[in-house]
Formats: sequence, structure tokens, C-alpha cells
Amino acid sequence: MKTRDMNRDWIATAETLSSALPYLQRYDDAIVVIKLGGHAMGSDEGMESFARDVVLLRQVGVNPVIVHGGGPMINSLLDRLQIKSDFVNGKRVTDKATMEVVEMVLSGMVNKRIVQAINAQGGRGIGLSGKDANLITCEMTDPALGFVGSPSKVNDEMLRNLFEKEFIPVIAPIGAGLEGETFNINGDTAAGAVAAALKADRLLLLTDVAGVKNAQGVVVTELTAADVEAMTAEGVIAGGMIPKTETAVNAVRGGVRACTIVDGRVPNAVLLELFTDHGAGSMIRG
Ligand SMILES: Nc1ncnc2c1ncn2[C@@H]1O[C@H](COP(=O)(O)OP(=O)(O)O)[C@@H](O)[C@H]1O
Ligand SMILES: CC(=O)N[C@@H](CCC(=O)OP(=O)(O)O)C(=O)O
Repeated sequence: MKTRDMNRDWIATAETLSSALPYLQRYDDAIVVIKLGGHAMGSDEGMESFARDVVLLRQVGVNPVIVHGGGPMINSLLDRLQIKSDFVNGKRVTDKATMEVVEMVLSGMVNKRIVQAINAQGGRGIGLSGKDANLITCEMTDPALGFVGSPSKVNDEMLRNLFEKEFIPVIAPIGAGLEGETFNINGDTAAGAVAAALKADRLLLLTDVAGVKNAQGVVVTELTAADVEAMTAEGVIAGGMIPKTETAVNAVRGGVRACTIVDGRVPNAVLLELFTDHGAGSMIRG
């Protein structure tokens, strides 16, 4: 004989599922671009949890697009090869030798790890770099930075074709130059360009801090473009946070509804951000 114990936890779980309904309706067929930063993809468990969230999004009718970074992984291979590397305003100065390592790590190692994690959860992850079908065409950002690219064109039609077949595009931030060059694009910049080309509903930048911190070290939960400009001029926003906030501001100015810098260390950070009102991080609005 079986009896039923209506445990309080189950009731809470059912309530949570039920309260997600308006959010599920809001995001039905929405395009959500998620940038997974190198610092946010530490452990295998973290990657598995991220992949589950992404596959769940696809399952409930969202069109997720993943753009990834991999800065720490590039650093570690450059170190092993004894190639020195410098950053200017959060962007890596990239000569020919560095570019080879960047492409190898991003397109080869990091990209395939994410694709495999998504597919292990039952998703249809497909790995791409900006070179595939000329997904991201670039111009040189600044000769002083070497082969760092600024996206000039994104093949959004190709991504839309993939959505129709329920593929989940996973994009390495490598760009194709018009003269056959290969460009290193900052992951946040690439995610912003993809989101703008797709007129995405949301852009989430997953990183390893709780959000954008003010001069007192306190996370600011909502910022305007003017706040970002002031905090950057004061040096409060620095290093890797510069391309992130720059991307967020450009994205919202370009028509993306909202851009959030999310703490990717929080379990199920993506689901919390999209399907509850308990988002973790800093939201930038126009
Ligand atoms: N105002 C700020 N608030 C939060 N983080 C900041 C700020 N200014 C600089 N940072 C730095 O930016 C880093 C995030 O950028 P980055 O290391 O490039 O992350 P990711 O690899 O996720 O792209 C943080 O770890 C922090 O050291
Ligand atoms: C031009 C530039 O800086 N490119 C980055 C690309 C990877 C990246 O953006 O990685 P995260 O998102 O983990 O920081 C780099 O070479 O590190």
C-alpha cells in the first residue's frame, strides 16, 4: 500500500513552476543571447547546470544563442608557450602568434566543450566561429591592438535558419576579415553584435562577479547608460568590466530590450534571470 506525503517542498516547487507561466508566455519564441565568460565556466558541474538551463530554454520555446569567451584558457596556453600577453581596456593585444593560440583555444577547445555539454543534456548544440558562413565579418579595431576585430556585419539569417530546426548556436568570438584575416573579438563585443543583428529580446552577460560594483564595492542592480559613462570616467568600472558595460549600453541603444550582467556562479542563474523576479546581477536600460 502507498500513501501520499504532501511535503511542503513539493508544494513550493509546484508554486514556483506555476508562477513561471507569465514569464514563459513573455519569452515564447523570444531570442535570448547569452554570453558565457571564461571566468564563469569553471567546474564541470557548473557547465552541466548551464547546459541544462539552455536546453530547458529551447524546450519551452525560447531561441537561445550562446556566445562564449575563454580568456583564462587562452592565458594558460599562452603561458605554457611562453608568449607574453597584454590587455588595453579589457582587450588583448593580439599579434599573429597570439591569434593562432586564441583561435585554437576558442574554436577548438572551449567551443566544443560547451557544444558537448548542451548535447549531453539532449539539446542540438552546433558550434560555429565567426568564420562559418561569414557569421561575423570584422574590421580592425585599432592598429595598436593588432588583430583585434570590431564586428561590421553579422549573418543573422543563418542563425534564424538554425532556430527553425531547433539548433542551439554556440559561437566562438573569432571574426573573418575582408582580406582573409582572422580577428580576435572580445567575447562581450561579439555577443553584443549578435544580439543587435538579431534584435534580441534579452542579452545576458554571465561572469564571475555579483554584478557591476560602485566605488564602495556594492553591486548596483540597475544602471543607465549615463551611470556607466560616469563610473567608467571615474575608473570605478575597469578592466574586463569595460567591454561588458560598453556592450550593454550599445545593445540597449541598438534596440535590445535589456541587458543584464549576471553572476554566472549562481546555480540556474539564467532561469532565475528570465523566469523569476529574483535576477542576480546588474541590469542596464537605455
Ligand atoms: N566596477 C566593477 N564591478 C565589477 N567588476 C569589475 C568592475 N571593474 C572591474 N571589474 C573586473 O571585471 C571582471 C570581469 O571581467 P572579465 O574578467 O573579463 O570576465 P569574463 O571572463 O566573465 O568576461 C571582474 O572579475 C572584476 O575584476
Ligand atoms: C580581443 C579580446 O580581448 N579577446 C578575448 C576573447 C576571449 C574573451 O573575451 O574571453 P572572456 O569573455 O572570458 O574574457 C581574449 O583574447 O581574451
